[in-house]
Amino acid sequence: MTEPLLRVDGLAKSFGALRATDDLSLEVAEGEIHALIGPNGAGKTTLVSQLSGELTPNAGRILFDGRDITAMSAYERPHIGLVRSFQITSIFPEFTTLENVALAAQSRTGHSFHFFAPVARDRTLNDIAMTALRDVALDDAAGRPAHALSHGQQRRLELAMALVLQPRLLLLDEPMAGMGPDESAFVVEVLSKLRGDVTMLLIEHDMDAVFALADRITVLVYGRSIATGTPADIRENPAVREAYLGDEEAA
Ligand SMILES: Nc1ncnc2c1ncn2[C@@H]1O[C@H](COP(=O)(O)OP(=O)(O)OP(=O)(O)O)[C@@H](O)[C@H]1O
Repeated sequence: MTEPLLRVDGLAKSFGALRATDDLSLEVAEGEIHALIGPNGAGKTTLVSQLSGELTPNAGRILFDGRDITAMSAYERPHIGLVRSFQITSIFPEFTTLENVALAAQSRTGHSFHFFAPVARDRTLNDIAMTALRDVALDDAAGRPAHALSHGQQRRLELAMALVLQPRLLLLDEPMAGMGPDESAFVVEVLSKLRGDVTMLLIEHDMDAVFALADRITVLVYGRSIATGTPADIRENPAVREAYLGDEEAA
């Protein structure tokens, strides 16, 4: 059997008496879109923060491509291909869309970070940045300042900024949050086109998006995984329906 790209083994994280991650094990195979769903407070973001290295687990292991990275710093993880997207604060509002992506690409290629003007003139960086902008269908807005983009466009810009880091596993924390149905459907389309090229772990409350995108779904409740399976398996799973989906449908 091939080793999964990500293996989480017996992970635990408590905040005081609260077990936000409770003996959690999970595998993400190379190439798949794996969604993480569960009620509010189930521990989805807490898990992703441990994967990105922003939180340190109390117990358990995180293996990435077979390597134990549990103790690796958050700074190092993007360099091995573990990238978290959607940190809106990382955008420079006065810079153009293209410059923002080129700066993100610069951090990967190790170019010097002295002045911004040369970034815009650097063909390699620009080419890399334009490719990513095309991937998120934002190439038309390349020359516009980031602050002039709509909320949905800014979220796609962040996705482009994550893509230029050439993630092997992209951690997506609610990429559709705050979007209307049209923009949300558009992001589903953008992410679908990346399927196979980028492995994704996706947290999302928009169930239409989850069921359209996910190859497999893991359901968290009180920090524990209660089920993992294909969308069809999850839809039919009685424990899941009771804990989560049933509530949604009733709402
Ligand atoms: N830094 C923290 N300190 C104390 N408690 C925390 C902290 N971060 C999260 N929690 C608690 O841990 C539990 C899991 O939170 P988390 O944000 O991971 O859930 P979630 O599944 O992402 O929720 P949502 O769907 O609402 O975003 C919650 O009860 C939350 O209040």
